[in-house]
Amino acid sequence: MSNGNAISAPTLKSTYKIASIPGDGIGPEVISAGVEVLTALTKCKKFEGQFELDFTHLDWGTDRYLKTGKYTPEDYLQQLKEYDAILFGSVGSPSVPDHISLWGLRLAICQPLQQYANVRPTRILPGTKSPLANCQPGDLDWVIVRENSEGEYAGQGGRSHIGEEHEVATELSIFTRTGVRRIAQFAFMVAQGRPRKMLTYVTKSNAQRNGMVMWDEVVREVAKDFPDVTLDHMLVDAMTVRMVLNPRSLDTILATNLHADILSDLAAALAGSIGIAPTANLDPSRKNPSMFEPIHGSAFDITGLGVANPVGTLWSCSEMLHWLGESEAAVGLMVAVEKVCEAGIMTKDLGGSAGTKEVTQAVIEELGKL
Ligand SMILES: NC(=O)c1ccc[n+]([C@@H]2O[C@H](COP(=O)([O-])OP(=O)(O)OC[C@H]3O[C@@H](n4cnc5c(N)ncnc54)[C@H](O)[C@@H]3O)[C@@H](O)[C@H]2O)c1
Ligand SMILES: O=C(O)C[C@@H](O)C(=O)O
Ligand SMILES: [K+]
Ligand SMILES: [Mn+2]
Repeated sequence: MSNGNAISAPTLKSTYKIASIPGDGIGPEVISAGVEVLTALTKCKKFEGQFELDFTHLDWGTDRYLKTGKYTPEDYLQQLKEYDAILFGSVGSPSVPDHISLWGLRLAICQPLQQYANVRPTRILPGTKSPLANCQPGDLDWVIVRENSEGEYAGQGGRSHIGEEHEVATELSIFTRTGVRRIAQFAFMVAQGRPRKMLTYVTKSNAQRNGMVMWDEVVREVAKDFPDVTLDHMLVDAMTVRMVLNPRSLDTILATNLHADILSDLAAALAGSIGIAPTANLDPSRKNPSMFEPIHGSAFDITGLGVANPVGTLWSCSEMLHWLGESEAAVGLMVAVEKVCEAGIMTKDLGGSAGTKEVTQAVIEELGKL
């Protein structure tokens, strides 16, 4: 079997068009940090003149929904296809049910743009601490690959007899051979590109005896094309235990849409905070733009306080530069972020006392020193 869904190579450009969708809650706070830092990067001594980033701000979010009844304009997919990448904040507001907001914006972008690979790296940044005793930077260095198009997020199901005693509600998980094979191939390629070449795939094929059993079979079939990758399997409940008790034993992790959603929040917390972790929503074929966002949501409890950790967004910006093919700049951005963490300039969630703006300014200063 060939790798029919190989990852396409990037095309370098002098100017990349980026759609910025800050969205709701702390989204605008962290996305303005991201745009500021990326703009500073293109103007800093080390990277000046290499490439430009041309940002277009799109006001798609709950305010727009409350005014117009829609999170996006009618032609939003056509609009997005004009860009090289999308930088996203978060969607969700106390004034709209979460399933309306999530399906109205994030899923309305990821699913039709075929961003089937959700990639979530996590590691302990220098100067920060894991809540796990004796877990140092280097002991937890993972990439979670989340299936991003189907499974528990297929959107199939319904409710009948609403409000009646005999009301029935269904939520149908859909797993396709094509969907599992392409994400498995992607995950093996990610694992192959990392020094340890280890892949752990996660299912629940003891209790869920159809879709999850097909997952196990397809992953093992795909494994035959990647003999250099060491593969192992975990049931999702036991995986949470292994992540906590033996983080060093893991490297690249593949799981279904919902399982990986949960495991990746756990991973972020084990690495120190949900505020640091990035997400890349990739269309590996590059037929559509990919979307980059922090792993976290709108964080209503801290919105407007100026304390949101911008690191998850800055790391996502670095992942975006990698995807665009600007790897030197991507690495430079993470070097600057890590220097700032090492210097103890951190937000409260990481145990520091700096605000969003101070961290952002400190990263910009570090970029100037590269
Ligand atoms: N991709 C997305 O757009 C996305 C992701 C997750 C949740 N959501 C939505 O966000 C809303 C809130 O969801 P939730 O409360 O479950 O998750 P959340 O990630 O918004 O917040 C969980 C906790 O983490 C903290 N936190 C999150 N980001 C932080 C940061 N950058 N710095 C410091 N602390 C941070 C919050 O203050 C909160 O205490 C809901 O509407 C949900 O649907 C959207
Ligand atoms: O489950 C989702 O897709 C929403 C949010 O939790 C995320 O991880 O982006
Ligand atoms: K987000
Ligand atoms: Mn999530």
